Amino acid sequence: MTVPGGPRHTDAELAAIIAEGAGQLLLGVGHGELLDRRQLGDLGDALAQAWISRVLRRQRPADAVLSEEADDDLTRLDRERVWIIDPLDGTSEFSRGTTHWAVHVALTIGGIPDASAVSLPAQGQVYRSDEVPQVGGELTGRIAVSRYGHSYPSAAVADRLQLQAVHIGSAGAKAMAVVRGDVDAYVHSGGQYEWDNCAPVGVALAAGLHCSRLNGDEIVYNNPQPYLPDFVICRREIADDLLDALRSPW
Ligand SMILES: Nc1ncnc2c1ncn2[C@@H]1O[C@H](COP(=O)(O)O)[C@@H](OP(=O)(O)O)[C@H]1O
Ligand SMILES: [Mg+2]
Repeated sequence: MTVPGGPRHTDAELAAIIAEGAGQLLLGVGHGELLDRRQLGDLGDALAQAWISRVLRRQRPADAVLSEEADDDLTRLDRERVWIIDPLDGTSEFSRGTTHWAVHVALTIGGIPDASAVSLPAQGQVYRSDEVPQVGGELTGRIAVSRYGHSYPSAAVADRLQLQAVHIGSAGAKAMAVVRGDVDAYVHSGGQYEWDNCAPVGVALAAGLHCSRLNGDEIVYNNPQPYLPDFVICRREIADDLLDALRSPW
């Protein structure tokens, strides 16, 4: 609900509008295949970043922003409200003209994802924390993995829980496959940054999924070093078995 005299949009509405709008801009950058791959990626990152930062500065001037494509001046560490943004997740997929890329927009409050949105523009989809349905239905027996294959922990989980790998590019696209109920889990290790997983985790938590570090700890954002190397997003029904598989030597 909007407050009279206050901002025109709720935080969740704003997150969704930004994720969708940056997605439209990126679709425009790729339109007609007029640029080469390298130009597409570089320009997509830069234009989406420019638009998003301008919009946030105008719409939420008191909030801090951490973005993959902007300098980090660390003023965010003194703020309660910090937007964590990946203007184009899956840049290489975008450059290659696949549909596996995303825009991530999350507001964190005290380091915890609050209003969050992930758009998959080439698939015509926007997922937002204030509207996402609870994940339910049958388990699928599938796990989302990077285009480059399993990490060691992901392979161990797939082996122990007998999950079949589905290859998907972009962290946001993999996480939204769990949110849609197309796969049961996404297990990442070996490196990522807060912008790669913050909005996906915000939407996944709102959809009732289990999200944690691989050791089971809560995922906390807005750290001095925004490196967040491992996490799991999965159906609650398999969370205990999955974390158990990660604890055991393989
Ligand atoms: N080992 C690693 N170290 C750092 N970043 C990684 C990584 N593995 C994946 N990522 C990042 O996570 C995102 C999804 O990767 P993938 O499709 O392979 O799962 C990509 O983000 P960007 O496209 O925003 O750079 C990629 O750079
Ligand atoms: Mg990314």
